[in-house]
Amino acid sequence: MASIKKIGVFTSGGDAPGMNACVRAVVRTGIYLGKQVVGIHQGYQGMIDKKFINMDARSVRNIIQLGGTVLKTARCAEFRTPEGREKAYKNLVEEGIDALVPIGGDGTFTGAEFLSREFGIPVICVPGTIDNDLYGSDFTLGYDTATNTVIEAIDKIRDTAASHDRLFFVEVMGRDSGCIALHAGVAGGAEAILLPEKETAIDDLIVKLEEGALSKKSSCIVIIAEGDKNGGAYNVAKRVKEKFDFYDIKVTILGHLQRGGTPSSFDRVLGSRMGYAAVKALIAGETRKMVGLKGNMIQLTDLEEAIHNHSFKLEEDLLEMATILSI
Ligand SMILES: Nc1ncnc2c1ncn2[C@@H]1O[C@H](COP(=O)(O)OP(=O)(O)OP(=O)(O)O)[C@@H](O)[C@H]1O
Ligand SMILES: O=P(O)(O)OC[C@H]1O[C@](O)(CO)[C@@H](O)[C@@H]1O
Ligand SMILES: [Mg+2]
Repeated sequence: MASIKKIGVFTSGGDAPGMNACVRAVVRTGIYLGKQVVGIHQGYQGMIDKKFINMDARSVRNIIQLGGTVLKTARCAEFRTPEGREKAYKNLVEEGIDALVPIGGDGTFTGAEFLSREFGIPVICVPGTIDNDLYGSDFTLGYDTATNTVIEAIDKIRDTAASHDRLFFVEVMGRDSGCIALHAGVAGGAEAILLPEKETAIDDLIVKLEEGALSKKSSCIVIIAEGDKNGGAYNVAKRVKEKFDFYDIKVTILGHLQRGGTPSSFDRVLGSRMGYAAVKALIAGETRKMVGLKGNMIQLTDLEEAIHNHSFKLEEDLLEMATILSI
């Protein structure tokens, strides 16, 4: 493989706190190791629209503490087509970009895997998504911050729920992943947690809530991941209301506030470590891999496995523990 001269870095899919720390690390590590670094604005859309910006060490000053992504992000339908990817690749060649660090989730990785397989460009991906849904990393960038944001909201809801003796259904993000719901549920002392990965019968939920009411609980909070098969917090609340009227019932959808905000110190360090490791891996000749954190060590995982291996993540024992601790 010819030696790499110019690395392209971009963020794609949903933004996640810590992406900026990672961009900073990619830019500065690349420059330190004698490479040119180009920021691609708006992910794959920017690749197609030629939104390339030459970066220097100062281009990434004062961004480590910022939420969102200074490179901006996008969901790009055109890149899903072979024609779109060819256009993107031609633009990369024209720009002299000969290696990529994509920062994003499973969709971003799928696009990077296609691009690399079709055109041979080396890619080392960084898992940047609040969903924590990639195999090969105990944590994805942004997950820690997002979970803490959710906890802050749950604590506030608990105050008002307890004051009014109310039952709240709180919907959190996670189209296919229940990681945020499970961890926020445990940390927030939720009475029940509904996840996409595990079906919960509404009748069982009602039994659990009745037990809580009988044991004189003054409030109940049920955390529901948006991808739960019962169809979201409003649906669950409606169905519970039909059979259970002990508490006054309210619904809160936390929505996109979960994606924003100042990255936690954990996400800043993680973003820095992953960006640094991604550049070093590219220069060492690696490709089609994801940088991940396993047991506090940085390791590489094949992209295909990172995307498709779903035998992971949700700790069943946590769910069992949460049920016991919420009696
Ligand atoms: N199958 C695919 N083929 C080619 N490109 C894809 C594919 N899937 C996704 N992409 C590209 O990657 C972009 C980001 O993917 P997606 O919207 O699924 O977000 P993500 O990276 O999974 O992040 P998150 O789930 O955290 O929002 C898409 O908009 C598209 O441009
Ligand atoms: O509104 P958007 O940008 O499509 O994002 C929503 C999705 O992105 C994620 O937050 C991940 O970033 C999912 O959990 C959620 O379903
Ligand atoms: Mg995704």
